[in-house]
Amino acid sequence: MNSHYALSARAFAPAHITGFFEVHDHADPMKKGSTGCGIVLSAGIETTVTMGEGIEETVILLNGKEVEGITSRTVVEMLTDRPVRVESTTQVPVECGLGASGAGSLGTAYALNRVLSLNLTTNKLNGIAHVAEVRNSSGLGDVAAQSLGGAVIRTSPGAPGVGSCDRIPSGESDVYCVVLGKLSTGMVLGSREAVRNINDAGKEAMKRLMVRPCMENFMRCARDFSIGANLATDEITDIIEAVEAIGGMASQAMLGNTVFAVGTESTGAELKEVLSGFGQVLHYRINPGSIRMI
Ligand SMILES: Nc1ncnc2c1ncn2[C@@H]1O[C@H](COP(=O)(O)OP(=O)(O)OP(=O)(O)O)[C@@H](O)[C@H]1O
Ligand SMILES: CC(C)(CO)[C@@H](O)C(=O)[O-]
Repeated sequence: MNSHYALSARAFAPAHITGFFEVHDHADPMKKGSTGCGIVLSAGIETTVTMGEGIEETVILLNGKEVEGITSRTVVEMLTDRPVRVESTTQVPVECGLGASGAGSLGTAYALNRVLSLNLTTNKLNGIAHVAEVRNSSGLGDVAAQSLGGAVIRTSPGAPGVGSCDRIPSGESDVYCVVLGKLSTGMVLGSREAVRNINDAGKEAMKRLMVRPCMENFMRCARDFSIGANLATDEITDIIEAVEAIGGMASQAMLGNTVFAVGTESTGAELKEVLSGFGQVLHYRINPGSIRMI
């Protein structure tokens, strides 16, 4: 490419909330991942990749600020040795259990594929995003769910096309979130004790979900997982209990300091009101769709 012009492409990738999960280690990052269940959201991350004139080194920007962006950077390094500018704009909070790093890495892979005319298939691009997440401990199963959409049960671990998934028929239900603070996925996954607790509770949650795989049981399994794995703080437990007091169901977004609740048309307003007592309420929907070029 000559350097008198810039080429750019943009992709949207949806956010994802894991309700419960189990870590499956493997030397091959395509086979490493998690099993579990979560919901893909209507909101997500838009990522623009630009290359050409004036871009002499790779830079990653998150909402206009230069960041290390190690997961997105790994995607770039896996696809090209040319310098690129990667700009992600988030419609969801980062480091809060909404899978922002997975969405950013998917957007980077798809936009780079377009800019460089790589002609890679979706399995290949999703695999690259998954490997970047696994290598940087920023996610294990988000990419598998984000590449599918809906309420995704990850029945066996690994990259899309390697692991396997099923779905709970969910419709486009309302999802409400209250963010209490940040939590680094890498920090939690780096603790052996935390992973042991997660895996014990995650295995049990999966067994229970598969007996009756519906949204109501998913929320119950997620709630019990967050408490059983010792991840829910007192503040999170208080919010879950407040939602349960009005007949609703809430749990913790993994791995974040965030509570999420799934509502119906009849319960939505009440749910929102209860949650607003604990912080700003973010409103999304379950998204049956996936990644798209924009
Ligand atoms: N789209 C993005 N572009 C660049 N950097 C990102 C992007 N999304 C997240 N990051 C960075 O990735 C790092 C890891 O984020 P982390 O995995 O903890 O959070 P998350 O992906 O938002 O949520 P989750 O807990 O669901 O994985 C953070 O330093 C964050 O700033
Ligand atoms: C590890 C994780 C909870 C981080 O969001 C997610 O990637 C998952 O469910 O594997």
